[in-house]
Amino acid sequence: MTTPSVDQSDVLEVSDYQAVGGAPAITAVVNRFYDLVVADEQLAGYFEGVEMVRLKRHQVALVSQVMGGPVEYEGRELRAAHEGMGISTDDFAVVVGHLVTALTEAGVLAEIIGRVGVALGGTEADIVEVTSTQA
Ligand code: HEM
Repeated sequence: MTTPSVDQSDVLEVSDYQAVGGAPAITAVVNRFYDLVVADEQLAGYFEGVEMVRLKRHQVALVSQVMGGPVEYEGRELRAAHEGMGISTDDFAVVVGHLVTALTEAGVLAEIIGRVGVALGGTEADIVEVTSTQA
């Protein structure tokens, strides 16, 4: 009897975007993320007067793109979008923490959350303008 062999090149690669459930899943995560962000006293002030529908649309596109989805982020450069806000290293860490919470609550695998964290964590130098003195 012959054993069927699987050529590695035949194995379909599934992107993180597909693995988590695509656009509906990422939209739900981003909505939950901003609920957590605007409910946070440390962060709420930054978002006063911001058009949240457009912000969520851009964030969904950015997260989808870093997860390998067929989506292209077409918002502003992150440096320009956050310029002059005086965002601190601590604010940044708290925001990333809320994103991790939203992904965890949605049942996303830790390995995938880690990759998203690395990709978005890498934007810190473009977003942060103030180094927090206390941790
Ligand atoms: C992982 C870190 C972050 C990512 C990936 C991120 C991503 C984004 C994106 C994609 C936009 C939309 C830009 C556009 O509409 O053209 C945006 C806007 C914004 N972000 Fe962030 N952001 C991060 C951290 C933060 C932090 C730490 C704060 C404040 C504490 C913040 C506050 C804002 C505000 C207030 C806007 C709206 C700006 C406006 O519409 O004028 N972001 N961000």
